[in-house]
Amino acid sequence: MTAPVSPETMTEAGRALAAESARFAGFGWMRGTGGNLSVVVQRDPLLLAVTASGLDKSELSERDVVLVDAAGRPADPSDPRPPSAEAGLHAHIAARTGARAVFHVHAIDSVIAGHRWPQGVDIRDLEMLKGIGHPAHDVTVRVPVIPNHQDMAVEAARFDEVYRDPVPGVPEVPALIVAGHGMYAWGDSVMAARRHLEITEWLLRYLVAVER
Ligand SMILES: CSC[C@@H](O)[C@@H](O)C(=O)COP(=O)(O)O
Ligand SMILES: [Zn+2]
Repeated sequence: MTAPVSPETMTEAGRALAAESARFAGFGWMRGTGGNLSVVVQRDPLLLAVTASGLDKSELSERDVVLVDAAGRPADPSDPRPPSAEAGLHAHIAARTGARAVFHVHAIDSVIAGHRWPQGVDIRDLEMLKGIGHPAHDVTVRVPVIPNHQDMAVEAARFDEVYRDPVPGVPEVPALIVAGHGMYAWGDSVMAARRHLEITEWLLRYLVAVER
């Protein structure tokens, strides 16, 4: 049986994710095997290239991605490697938001923020909010927090409870904190997901430093 996506497409996705992974590992956000990254390689039906499970995320190669379906299950019968244990939440976020890249890291400030504000992290009056598409002033932006769970179907349902679709004049918040675990961010390209991840982490880092 042939894979539903070409090897070239998977290699290109793997190269992009390995570069992002090395970058985030360099920030200390993907210690050891922590964190996982994905890109959408086909929209309908949904297929994603996601980092393989259990690898040291500081030294991935272009081969270290696995094809998964909309439920996060392996979608290439010729590939025996397990996809990320969190592939199901990646796929759900991509399906729900329309994102083309979804990134998950264990940045310590996201874990502290989730511990301190389990109902959601409210942020306002910071210039960096513009980097996630929101006004710098006079609007409170909430980064939602959900409890941690090992079952990604549970996490997907919890995501749906807190996610607010964009409406005219109010963009989505392209990030999520999983309490006691880490954070997700997404976007319509690898660059957008990276920007949303790095800017949200900066906002959380600022908040945990100044709000006690
Ligand atoms: C210290 S790794 C913890 C894992 O359970 C998980 O949270 C994680 O981010 C990495 O899992 P993986 O299956 O390698 O994608
Ligand atoms: Zn994790």
